[in-house]
Amino acid sequence: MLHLDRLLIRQGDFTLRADGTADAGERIAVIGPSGGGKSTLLMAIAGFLAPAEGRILWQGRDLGPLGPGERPVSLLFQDQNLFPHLTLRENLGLGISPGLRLSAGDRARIEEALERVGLAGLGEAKPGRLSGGQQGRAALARALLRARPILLLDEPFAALGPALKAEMLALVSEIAAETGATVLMVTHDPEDARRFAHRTILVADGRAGAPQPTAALFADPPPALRAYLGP
Ligand SMILES: Nc1ncnc2c1ncn2[C@@H]1O[C@H](COP(=O)(O)OP(=O)(O)OP(=O)(O)O)[C@@H](O)[C@H]1O
Repeated sequence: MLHLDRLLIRQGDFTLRADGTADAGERIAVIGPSGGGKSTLLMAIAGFLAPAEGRILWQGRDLGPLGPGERPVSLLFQDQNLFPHLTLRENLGLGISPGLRLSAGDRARIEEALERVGLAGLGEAKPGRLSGGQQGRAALARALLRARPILLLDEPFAALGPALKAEMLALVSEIAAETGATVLMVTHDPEDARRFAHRTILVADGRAGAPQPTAALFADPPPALRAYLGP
């Protein structure tokens, strides 16, 4: 279980309070107005921002003392964080070993992951040669290899068209089910939240509340969500 325990996170003048728990293996959407603090919340869980108060616990363990690389967390941004000068194989290899010291077994796992996301045969390609959808797949393959128990997605597919985005969300769901990962996904699209997550965290007015059932939240939105969704 991921437990946000009375968190207070500061970014300059901005403060965000967060409370709530996510079960192991659960998929949760994170939604709310621009500037509300969604990325801030993910950055704190990933260890790039130290909370001013409170704790972040995973399976009862306080993640506070752990740096970003030591946390049980993978973080995916919209730009997919692929290094343009490295091949896909090398980009994936970085998910296993930051110095690219890879065993034969590691190399085999990389090929399996490429195959799993439909990129078999593209191991030697540089990211610039790939379409947006293929870059998304490559980033997911790297997350799959890292196999961390918590996967944080910050609007990873916002630049993709609706059909491709739906396909990528389905792939994330499959990979999360295979690895048993707890997934928190920031999105601006209520449809993504409905499709992807049984529960949703609303981030607004300086608060990230506890996850609520997605269908019920959108059926009867609180004022902050109503204002965000518009008429
Ligand atoms: N490095 C920083 N220093 C100071 N303030 C920051 C910094 N980064 C973000 N902020 C502020 O923190 C607040 C929350 O930003 P954040 O990016 O978390 O929101 P968000 O909900 O992810 O927004 P969006 O949907 O537009 O991506 C904003 O008011 C922003 O101006």
